[in-house]
Parts: sequence; C-alpha cells; structure tokens
Amino acid sequence: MDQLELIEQAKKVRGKAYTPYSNFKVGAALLTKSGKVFLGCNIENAAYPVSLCAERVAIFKAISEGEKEFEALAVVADTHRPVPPCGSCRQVMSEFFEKEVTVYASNLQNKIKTLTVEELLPFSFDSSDLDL
Ligand SMILES: O=c1ccn([C@H]2C[C@H](O)[C@@H](CO)O2)c(=O)[nH]1
Ligand SMILES: [Zn+2]
Repeated sequence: MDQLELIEQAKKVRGKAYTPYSNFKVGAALLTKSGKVFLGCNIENAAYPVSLCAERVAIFKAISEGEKEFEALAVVADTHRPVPPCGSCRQVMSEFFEKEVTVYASNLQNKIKTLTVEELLPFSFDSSDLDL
C-alpha cells in the first residue's frame, strides 16, 4: 500500500461525508502496520460541536476494532493547500500514534504534505504529564 493508494482511498470515502452545514467534505484513510485500512469521513450535526472530523472517525473505528499499531494516515479535502488536520485531531493522533507515524495531508490534485505526528504536534500533552 503506497502513499497514493492510501490517498485514493481517502478521496473515495470523502464522497460519504455528511456535511449539510459546512459543505466541506473530508476523507481519511488509516493504514495499520498489519496492512488493514480504516476509512473515515466527517460527520456533522445540527448541534455543530457534536460533529466529528474524518481523521477521528477513522482512528476511532480502528481503535474500537482493537488495532494498536499504525503506519500512516492520509487526509484529503478540496483545498488549495494540503488540508491541515485540526488541533483536536492532532491531539487524538498523539494519543494513539507513535511519533514517527506518517500523515499524508493532500488536496484533490494530490498536492501532498508529508508530516510525522511529532511535527504536527510537538511538545504534546500526554499521559506521562499526569504522573505526580
Ligand atoms: O482536517 C479536517 C478539517 C476539517 N474537518 C471537518 C470538520 C467539519 O465537518 C468541516 C469544516 O470544518 O470539516 C475534518 O474532518 N478534517
Ligand atoms: Zn479534526
């Protein structure tokens, strides 16, 4: 599974996004180390903050199926630049991804920005900060 194949899968699931409020559709494809792919699209709600981003849908689907080891996440939207994941999704990535997991942020024209989780969210709050 290469970078472009993962991005293609994110583009395809983007078509399922439920976005009557923003009309901004996002697709995400999460590749596990064992080669499985979990897909997500953003799902909005009339109570706006209840909406969930594509990235978190994909991550939570994988976690709820018992997946623990991840290779890469592709995120696609119809943007000029590669679509940047929001801060909440970066925090969730930092909880479940090793620092070297690759994030491919892309737009529909395959303008791709490749980042690690550490680059997306340096100095992130994590469970070790809860230790007294
Ligand atoms: O990386 C992103 C950025 C935004 N959104 C969603 C949230 C909301 O449904 C819409 C507009 O913010 O796009 C995502 O799913 N992922
Ligand atoms: Zn987000």
